[in-house]
Amino acid sequence: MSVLVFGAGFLGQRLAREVPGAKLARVDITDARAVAAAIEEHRPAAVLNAAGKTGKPNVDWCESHPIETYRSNVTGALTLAEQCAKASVYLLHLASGCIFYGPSPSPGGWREDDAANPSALYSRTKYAADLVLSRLPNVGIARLRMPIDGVPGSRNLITKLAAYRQVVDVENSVTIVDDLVRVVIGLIEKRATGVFHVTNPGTMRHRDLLALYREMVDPTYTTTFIGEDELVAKGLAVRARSNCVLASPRLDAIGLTMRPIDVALRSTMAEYARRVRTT
Ligand SMILES: NC(=O)C1=CN([C@@H]2O[C@H](COP(=O)(O)OP(=O)(O)OC[C@H]3O[C@@H](n4cnc5c(N)ncnc54)[C@H](OP(=O)(O)O)[C@@H]3O)[C@@H](O)[C@H]2O)C=CC1
Ligand SMILES: Cc1cn([C@H]2C[C@H](O)[C@@H](COP(=O)(O)OP(=O)(O)O[C@H]3O[C@@H](C)C(=O)[C@@H](O)[C@H]3O)O2)c(=O)[nH]c1=O
Repeated sequence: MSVLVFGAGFLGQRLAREVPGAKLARVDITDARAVAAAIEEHRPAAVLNAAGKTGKPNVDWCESHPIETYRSNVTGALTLAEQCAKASVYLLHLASGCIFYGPSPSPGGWREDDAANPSALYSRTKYAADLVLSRLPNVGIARLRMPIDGVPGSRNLITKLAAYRQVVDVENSVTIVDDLVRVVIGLIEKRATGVFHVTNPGTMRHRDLLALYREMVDPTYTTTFIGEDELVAKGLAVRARSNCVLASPRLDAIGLTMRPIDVALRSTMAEYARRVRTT
């Protein structure tokens, strides 16, 4: 299965390494001609969109760079979809579950077909793309959240939280990157269309992750926990972050599974600890 991956960042590079038959296209996804040429050159069986503005060091950057953000996250995503449609190639688009804020309308978490209530600029652009892409044939959307990985790195929630001196005490659905890789392969193999919530079953509090970090990585680690509203009030962030629980009925329905979060988090933290010790 040949897969052309757009977006040479954290997830794009990882997926290009781990999805069988995948290659990275280093092309601006807002450039229709360049995208068409890359698809024509590689003639992939599927395209994976991992390109987008996520902000550095975090999504607060997007608040002060709205044009760059919507160009990549909306115009770019739609340009890629149009070129895939012209070439009759399946597209899997990486989206974010951080378009849902607060409690879900029905018990059990936000479902794939629930209307979202995005607040931050980044979230609004991700949802804008979803609204269109979810109505196109031959397009799948994988919504992930706060990726957690065994490899230390600046985009990994473990590395991020361990570095923050004050951490919000919140509960969320999150995505373990190893499970994401398996689900992405499954979605592409099935040419699955529509929206899928790609988060591990169960929820995680940041304090649970950090307790495991202290147990398995650094016994001297300590931090201060703060309330959700204090993140912006204390000047630690420009915009409130999404906190939410997701349900994945559409993923379950096509038989793609992810490990329960407590099991997956422990094994991921063990890998993280092993890598910290050996580097
Ligand atoms: N990491 C996360 O927390 C989550 C990520 N996602 C989504 O997954 C996708 C990948 O995220 P992740 O790998 O973490 O983010 P990164 O920022 O690490 O990677 C995104 C990559 O896309 C590139 N890019 C931006 N605009 C364009 C463009 N117009 N054409 C081509 N490439 C472009 C970026 O380059 P440059 O840096 O130069 O702009 C960067 O290399 C994004 O769409 C993101 O919204 C969803 C949920 C959670
Ligand atoms: C800045 C800061 C954040 N936090 C919390 C807020 C949040 O719950 C968590 C991560 O916040 P950050 O600002 O580091 O990362 P952020 O940019 O919000 O990460 C998001 O990126 C985009 C791409 C997504 O799609 C989301 O799923 C999510 O992963 O850490 C603290 O506890 N203390 C702090 O000082």
